[in-house]
Amino acid sequence: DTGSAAATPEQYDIQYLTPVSLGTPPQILNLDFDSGSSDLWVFSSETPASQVKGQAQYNPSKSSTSKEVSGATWDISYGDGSSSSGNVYTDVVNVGNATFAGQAVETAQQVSSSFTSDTNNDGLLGLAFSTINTVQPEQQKTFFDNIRDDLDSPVWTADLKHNEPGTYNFGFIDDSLYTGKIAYTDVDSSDGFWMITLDSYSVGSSTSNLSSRAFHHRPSTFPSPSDSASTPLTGIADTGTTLALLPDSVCTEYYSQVSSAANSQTAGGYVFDCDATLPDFTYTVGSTTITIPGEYINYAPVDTTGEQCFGGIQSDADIGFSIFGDIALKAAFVVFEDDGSSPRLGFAQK
Ligand SMILES: O=C(NNC1=NCCC1)c1ccc(Br)cc1
Repeated sequence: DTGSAAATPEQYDIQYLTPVSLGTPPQILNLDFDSGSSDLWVFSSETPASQVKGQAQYNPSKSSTSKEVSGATWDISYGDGSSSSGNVYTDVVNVGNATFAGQAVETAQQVSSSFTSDTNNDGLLGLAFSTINTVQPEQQKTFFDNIRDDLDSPVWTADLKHNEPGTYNFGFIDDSLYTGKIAYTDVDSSDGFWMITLDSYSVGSSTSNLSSRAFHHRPSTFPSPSDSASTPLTGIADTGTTLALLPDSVCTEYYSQVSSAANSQTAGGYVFDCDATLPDFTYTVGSTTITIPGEYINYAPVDTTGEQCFGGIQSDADIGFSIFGDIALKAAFVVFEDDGSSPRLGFAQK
């Protein structure tokens, strides 16, 4: 079995939506595929009309293959403060022809205001590890965990793009989607996330770091550079988070290269003149180097005047690890591999 479906960005690539078929006859909903969570939940016939604003709704009573999971409930909160909760059914779920008959479909009885106002988002499809699925009393499996053994290969891949549709594939690696080689790194899934350590990062052209200049005679008064060219970054690969949330030290280093940049309390992070030229941000996984073009890091205007723009790199607010969200992932072809025992992440240029 394999599947392939388009990942279409909303404005400013704030999120990517992918069509999913639920039930019999098929009910098509556009879901946010989220490698940072593990619940498949949908706007439904059980969502109060006051909380629905244009979203498609899954109606289990209109599906001949739906079954209620007796006594099961779910309740989830996301890193951006949004939340939702409700009941649970199983039904057939099809993503680009990859199909599982008994997938847990979590119907929303409550969604927070940011989901209500997100009119094109009909729900989320979690692709983190099933250990953090929120269904009680019996935890449910993610779509990937369910279909993994039926897939030609135990992988799904993300080819997210800036301001144009990309692709989520299940069960195969499409060699036409990347260049060079895929470098793999082991995943620590103990927190339920795709957590990895990037070998190094660099801001702008590498000459920006003291260590890369011919400072053979660096006066002893010069700070011994953090030498980001070999400083690792630990974090989670999260397709459901828009920005790249990195350590304060990295944010300071990056925005020190942008003369108009400031860390604004009112805007909630680093902002700069919208006409600023931003440096690239590069990270390496083994022998593969991924470069996020500076343009991708000019995320969006702060307001309608279009004078100040919000940065795509922001602080991880000392949560203890970074969040490699869409800003970081859309520069790469990413392989999420899990044979059920030793998960790995692969990165390739494209
Ligand atoms: O919620 C998280 N990722 N997904 C989504 N964000 C917004 C809607 C979906 C998330 C996961 C882990 C950490 Br640590 C921080 C945030």
